[in-house]
Amino acid sequence: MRDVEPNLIPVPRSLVSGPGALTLGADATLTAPAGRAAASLRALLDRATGLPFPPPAPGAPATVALTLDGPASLGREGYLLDVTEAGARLRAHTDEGLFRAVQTLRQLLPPAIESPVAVPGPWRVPCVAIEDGPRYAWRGVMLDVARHFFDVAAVERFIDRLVPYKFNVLHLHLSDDQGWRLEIDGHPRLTEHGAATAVGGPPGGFFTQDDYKEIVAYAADRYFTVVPEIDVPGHTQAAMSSYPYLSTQESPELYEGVEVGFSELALHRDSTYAFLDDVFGQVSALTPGGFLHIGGDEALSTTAEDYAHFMSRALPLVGGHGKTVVAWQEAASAPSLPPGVHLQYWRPTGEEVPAALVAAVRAGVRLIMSPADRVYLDQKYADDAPLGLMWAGTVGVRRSYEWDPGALVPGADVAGVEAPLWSETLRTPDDLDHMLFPRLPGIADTAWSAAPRDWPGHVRRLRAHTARWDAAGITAYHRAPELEE
Ligand SMILES: CC1=[NH+][C@H]2[C@@H](O1)O[C@H](CO)[C@@H](O)[C@@H]2O
Repeated sequence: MRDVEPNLIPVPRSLVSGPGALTLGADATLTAPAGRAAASLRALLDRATGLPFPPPAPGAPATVALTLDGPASLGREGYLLDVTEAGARLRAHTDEGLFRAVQTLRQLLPPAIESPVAVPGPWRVPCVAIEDGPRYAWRGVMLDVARHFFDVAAVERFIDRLVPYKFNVLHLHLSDDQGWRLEIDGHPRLTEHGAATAVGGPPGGFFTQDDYKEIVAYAADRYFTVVPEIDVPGHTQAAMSSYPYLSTQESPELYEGVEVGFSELALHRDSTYAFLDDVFGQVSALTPGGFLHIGGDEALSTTAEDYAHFMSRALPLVGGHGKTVVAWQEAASAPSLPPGVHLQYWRPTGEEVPAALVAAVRAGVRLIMSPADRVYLDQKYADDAPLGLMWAGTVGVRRSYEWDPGALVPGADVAGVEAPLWSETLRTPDDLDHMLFPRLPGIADTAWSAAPRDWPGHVRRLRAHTARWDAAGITAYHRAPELEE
């Protein structure tokens, strides 16, 4: 029987609230297997409570115990979490499962647990019995660092926003018409020239390869897979302006506008594919995750046969570097798709699913669901909202929560959900926070929880989470009308 739940987002698969609470005081002890879950929990407790949490005396039970003796049936990310007045037990079959359990314990603790400095308690944890695990394995957010550049610190702060909500994929949109954002050995002009500007003009910016390694390591410590995107054959003006041999334009200039679909690589030249092979090789070598995203969207200046030709030559290059292809849904029209390919569905839910995509789904291609009118976090909250685009209509809090990723494409093998945050109108980390909150938690819930959509319950939980955002210093969130009591 589901008792009054303590406002967890995502909603766990099964939760029973018991009477009473556990209070963590100066005498509280902690035992956990060395790993990322323990590091995450210790960092959280040290930072906000300042309590020592020593190991228990030999033979004595710990106040908080993390163990890896959970049944294999929990899978990679599932966990059991039991809190009684005597202590908290977090059990999983993997350290990643313990890491997800830690995020749930985090939300059971008072909002002050999000404080960046030690504050007084009491550190009360309501008694619960939870069994949990994700509906989808791919729970992602995309950050567009091409239209406007966001540095390592901003990307790490972005990851910090996602961790409490159990996301596990960070898709970095690294190249577009307005900028190339990752240095590539042997092609210095991609960043010396191609990173010089942005939408509306400078500053531009780019990641050195060491910067990118720092982001990947930070993400991995939090059980995120980084999926880098090099968007081709369209969205390539910055690359072509850097190296005109990649273009059929006379003298391709840097671009600072927000139009799409006008650029196209010279896709009948061997030198283009040699370039791509080198780029894909370096990006793959820098990326421990198994995926490389090659874009493929909005090749509006490319004929269908040229697009097919391009994909027939470009797609195999990715597999040649040991990565599985991710691409926007248009790549469904490629003559053949490599094994394991994931296509990212992004068109608005009202549109007819293209025949090529239906055929790809029938052939077993996996889908990542990113319908623009549901989870494009760059879309305005409302007509009069200061930030965002509105080509897919406005995306309010309820619209981004109340949809079913499994119901949009009949028969699809859905890998999961991903919320793209395009940055044409976004320039600062606070701008990113504003577009993320309060929509992000609902998307996390749709990606993790198989429970039926429960809008009244979600609103109640969201309202309780504003105190967590305030404590964490997320002050720029949109004061949506739904958040008013
Ligand atoms: C996959 C895709 N291609 C386009 C489209 O989404 O809309 C975005 C803005 O919402 C835009 O930035 C992007 O270049």
